[in-house]
Order: sequence, then C-alpha cells, then structure tokens
Amino acid sequence: MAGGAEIRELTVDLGERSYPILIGAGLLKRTGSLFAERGFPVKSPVLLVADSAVDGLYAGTVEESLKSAGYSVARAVVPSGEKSKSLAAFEELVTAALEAGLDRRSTVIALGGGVVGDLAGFVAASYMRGIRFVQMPTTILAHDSSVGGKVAVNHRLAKNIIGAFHQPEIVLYDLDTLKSLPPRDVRSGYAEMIKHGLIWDESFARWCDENAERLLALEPDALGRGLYEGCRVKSIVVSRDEKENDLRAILNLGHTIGHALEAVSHYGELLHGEAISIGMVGSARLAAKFGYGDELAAETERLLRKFGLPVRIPAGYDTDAIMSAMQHDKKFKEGSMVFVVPKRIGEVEIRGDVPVQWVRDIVEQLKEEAGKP
Ligand SMILES: O=C(O)C(=O)C[C@@H](O)[C@H](O)[C@H](O)COP(=O)(O)O
Repeated sequence: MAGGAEIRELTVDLGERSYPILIGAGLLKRTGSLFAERGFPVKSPVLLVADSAVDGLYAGTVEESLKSAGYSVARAVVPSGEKSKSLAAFEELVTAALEAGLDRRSTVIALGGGVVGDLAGFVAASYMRGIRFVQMPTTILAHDSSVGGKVAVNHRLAKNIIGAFHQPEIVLYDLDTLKSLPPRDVRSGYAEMIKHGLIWDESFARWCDENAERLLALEPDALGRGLYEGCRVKSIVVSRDEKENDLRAILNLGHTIGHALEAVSHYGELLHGEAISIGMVGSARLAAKFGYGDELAAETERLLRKFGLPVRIPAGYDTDAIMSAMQHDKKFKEGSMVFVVPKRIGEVEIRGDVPVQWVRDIVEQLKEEAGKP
C-alpha cells in the first residue's frame, strides 16, 4: 500500500513562476509549515476546496495543519464527478470565497482529483483576476492535471472550453491519499501515466508494462516512481511550451476522440482515463493509416488492456454525435481536425491533415469491435 518515507521532488521550470512538485507519504500534515516556509501570508484566509469523496478523509488534516501554522481556513466541498466542472459550481465557489473574505493575497487549495483541480484552479485564476493556487492531488489521474496550470470548466457542448492557464505555487502529492481510490479510478489514472511514456519516453512506457501488477496493487515504490516519472515528462513539456503554442499539444494524445466521448456521454459514463484510453487506441490506428504500421496499434492496445483499461467504444454511442463533438474541441483548427499521432512507442507527431473520413471509419470500427474478444 502507499507509504514509505521517501519524498521525491521535481521542479516545473517556468522562470519566476517555477514551482515544486513534492511526491511522498505524510505531506498533508506538513501543509501549514510548507505554506509558512514559502511565505504565504498568514493574515489572508485560505479556501480549501475538497472533492466530496475525500473531504471527510483528508480535509481535516490539511485544515488542522494550516490552523496550527496560524492560517484561517474556509472549507468548500464539491460533489465527485466531471459534472462538477460547471459554471454553476464555479459560481458557488466564488460565493464561498467572497463569504470567507478571501483577498488578493489569499490561496485556494484543490484537494482531490482533476475535477476539483480544474474547477478550484479556475476559481483561483479568476477571483480578483488571479490569486495563489495549490494543488493537492488525491488520484493517480491527477498527476497529469495538477501539473501545468491548465484550469477550466466544461460547457454542455465541449470539455474544458471555459478556462485559463494559471500555474499552482506548489503541487503536494501525498501518496497516503491514494489508499482510498476505488479500483476503477486506479486503472483510469494509469491511462495518463501510460500516455506520458507513449509520447516521450519509451523506457518509461516499457517500465510501466513490466511493472503493471505492482502499479495496480499500489505498491509504494512502484507508485512513487511511476508518478514521479509521469510528472517529470509533464514538467519537461510544460517548461518548454507553457501555453501550448506547439510542443505541449503532444500531451493531448488520445484526447481528440477521448474528449468527444466524454461530451457525448454527458460527462457521466466514462471516466476521463477510460475515454483517453479508447482515444489512444484510435490515434494508434490513425498511425497505421499514416504508414507507421499495424504493430504500434496492437502494442498500444495490449499495454492498455494490461492495465484493465477499455479499448473500444461502448454500445450506444452515436458516431455523428462523436464526430460533431470533436469539431467543438480546441483541437479543431481552421476547419481541420488536429490529432496527436504516435510514430513509435515514445514518439508522436502533431498532424493537422487527418481526413475526417479516416476518423469516422476508426470510430465505427471501435464501436463494431466492442464486445468481440
Ligand atoms: O496539460 C496539457 O496540456 C494536456 O493536454 C493534458 C491533458 O491530459 C489534460 O486532460 C488537459 O486538461 C486537456 O487539455 P485541453 O486543452 O485539451 O482541454
């Protein structure tokens, strides 16, 4: 189970906005002293936003630690699930911030998975035109979303369409919080970890493959190393292209189809990592059409299956609706679909010349093959 004394540390290198990522057990208890060390003003209230799944488990520890360091803390709870990434939830949190008297030197903390991180981060980015923000991820999936400063809420028609870039001051990844993750969320989280290997680091992808059982069992050393390596890839990419002018788009492997599946299912049925897993299979099949061979698609699929991730589009998804959702995505530019296409394990390219018919054919295939062995 998660635990162990080692604290792994990385830096997201963004000049004067650089920040550390700390990964290890027991970090929540250190929140107050870490805030004080970094000079977070004691007189400005902190808003601690927690996912309802973890509020009762961990928010008390964070609050206590902050209070013993002299901070005043207001708490807000957000229902678990992607549906909370909404303008309505955003407004409720702004109300909570106003009622708690947050000022321009205050901090918003996101305690939970990607949903809380994106939502609370967007509140921090907008409240009084931007205040401090701290990420405390409690899921494996959030090793991706907690790093890099993309914060957003969803629109009915498209995911993450109302948002900003707002970097956290620090990412505190307490491995003890992963003990409470349901198995389906554990599996879903590994989709983003595998993605980091597939886009950037072949040896990390192979390591994930070889250590699948240890990772799925949340064996502490494997988990700590996997999260560290995933965050490392993310940090390198974000440090080189913070605002997604070019390179950062590679982090979107699997997200063109994945976001469309999430939008079509009204952000309810598929977990984010599950949708991205299916999307990565779709991208690997596109790679075959671009001449990179069928092997890559088979290899990608085998690896995702090994982690118990879905690789087909479930029954009931309408192809026209999926295709239409893709056209509302940020990756649809100047009338063309933009896809991250793998060239080999560990290397991808960004292609703006993907024929719509190829994508439609792959979506159809992934639907037809559902239920087949
Ligand atoms: O950080 C990024 O950049 C990513 O693309 C990481 C993605 O895994 C993540 O889901 C991101 O929020 C999607 O970004 P979007 O710009 O396509 O909404």
